[in-house]
Amino acid sequence: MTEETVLYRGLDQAGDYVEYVYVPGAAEKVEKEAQGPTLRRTVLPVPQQKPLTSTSSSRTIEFLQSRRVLIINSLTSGLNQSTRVYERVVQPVLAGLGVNHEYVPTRNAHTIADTAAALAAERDYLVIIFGGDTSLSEFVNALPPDSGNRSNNRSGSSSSSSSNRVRRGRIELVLVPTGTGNAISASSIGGGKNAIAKTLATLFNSAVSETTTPALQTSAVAEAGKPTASQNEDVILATVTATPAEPTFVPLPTFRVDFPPGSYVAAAGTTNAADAAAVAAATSPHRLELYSVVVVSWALHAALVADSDLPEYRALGVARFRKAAEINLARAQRYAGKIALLPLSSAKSGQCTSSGSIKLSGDASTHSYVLFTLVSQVEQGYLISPSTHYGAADDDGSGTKRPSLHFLRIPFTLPNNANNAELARLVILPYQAGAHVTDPNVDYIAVNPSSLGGTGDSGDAGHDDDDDNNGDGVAGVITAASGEGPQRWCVDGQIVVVPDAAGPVIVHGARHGIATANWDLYILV
Ligand SMILES: Nc1ncnc2c1ncn2[C@@H]1O[C@H](COP(=O)(O)OP(=O)(O)OP(=O)(O)O)[C@@H](O)[C@H]1O
Repeated sequence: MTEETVLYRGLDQAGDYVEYVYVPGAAEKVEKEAQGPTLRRTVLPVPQQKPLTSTSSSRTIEFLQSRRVLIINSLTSGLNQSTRVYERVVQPVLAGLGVNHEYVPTRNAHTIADTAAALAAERDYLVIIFGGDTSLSEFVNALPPDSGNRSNNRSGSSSSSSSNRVRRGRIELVLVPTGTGNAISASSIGGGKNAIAKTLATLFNSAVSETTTPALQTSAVAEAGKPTASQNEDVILATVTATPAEPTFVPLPTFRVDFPPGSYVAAAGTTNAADAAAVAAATSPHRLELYSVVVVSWALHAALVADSDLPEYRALGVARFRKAAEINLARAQRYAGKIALLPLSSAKSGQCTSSGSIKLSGDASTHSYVLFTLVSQVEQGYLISPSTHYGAADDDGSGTKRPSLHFLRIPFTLPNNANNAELARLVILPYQAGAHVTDPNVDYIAVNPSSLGGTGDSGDAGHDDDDDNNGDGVAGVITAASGEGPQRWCVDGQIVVVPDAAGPVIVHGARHGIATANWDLYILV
């Protein structure tokens, strides 16, 4: 059952002590029904004994007003519920709090990238994206690498500043999970039907303690003029427990992947080589560099993502992945090439080949499933990397863990694999609490280069130093065998086509908080 969620409790623009409650709509229970969530605003009695001051209860408003708030609505993501959530919930809350924002609904597949590319680093932004992980990835990859805007120094910028240093832009990102897989949401807050409301409640920063008494949550309190003595106690308790703290933004985890010259991003729903991008890329001498926020894959996973994006399957929601699986598992999943994973300093000599690369199971030159990821779940319940902790609180509660990069592989040479039966069994195991990682035929390896140890900090001051943006060490080098034809790769849901015999794909280790040279990125978890 989906529950009502208090998004905000405190003073609003009118000076009233209010409560904004997210009321789930039928669309969240019956997927295609044209109803969505709504908002309830209730004026609460202000406790006489402990009057609210603007400083104690308007930090959320101050936080929102001090940034340029940009909302991007990725209209075709998931089941198209984002507009209803924006119009019925977010827009009214922001209006009630007196917070200005710009609203950008996507007009086409380039709107997100165009919007990101137009940002200038001279301001701090809060960017709220209604969409899935691909939308976030497109935004990150399109940020301008150099705004040309220079300043002497700036608090919170990289430690080694010089008088001519480019001012770093700061962007706090909120991904409201209205996509299909919603990997980051599933991996950080657990996904589920309440994930949208949970994300917004964290943003608006009024998570109410479990100890708040039910009396406060009824409209009876709101309707009553002067509260009774016992109601007053409830209100005071709620006021204390609802006192806002800053939302938790952690440095955005990313990792870079370099594709050889000639590689190109295929237009959504097509992977054929006869488009303009293919022609332009084929003549470009440059490598294609992308930043990933979730997953980079080759072989079966990339094929599933590419095929599931065909227009006839998108309407199926998460079921489109099952459909694509049926198609691909009906044919041999043999992908030939060399995979060199650079070992962690902690790798034992027995885990490495004579050339220093980590040993792979089965025939090391043919593969069915190859994937690098920063998240634990690529969709809710599909626990691809059980050792990954995305934004989870540290054991001692002092900070947040930084997800490390993990590599997953299933070799082509599997025992008992007639008609891909064993492969199909293995790729379903993540649904069983990540049981695949203990299977002897599955390689599951942490591959963050050891030079990139994080400091484990919790957000504001913490990001990897970016004085040398090429400082992220190489985690893996993958070279498809020549003569096998163009290869499809997946970067956070986008498909990259790598021409035959184009050269190696290079995967770098995880970075936290840095994507491009000028931007410090944080994400709400
Ligand atoms: N109006 C539009 N026309 C065409 N493409 C659009 C439009 N709006 C958004 N898109 C594109 O649709 C894609 C949506 O991907 P997104 O990841 O947000 O959703 P999803 O694929 O449903 O979710 P997930 O990645 O969580 O599985 C993005 O590539 C985005 O640029």
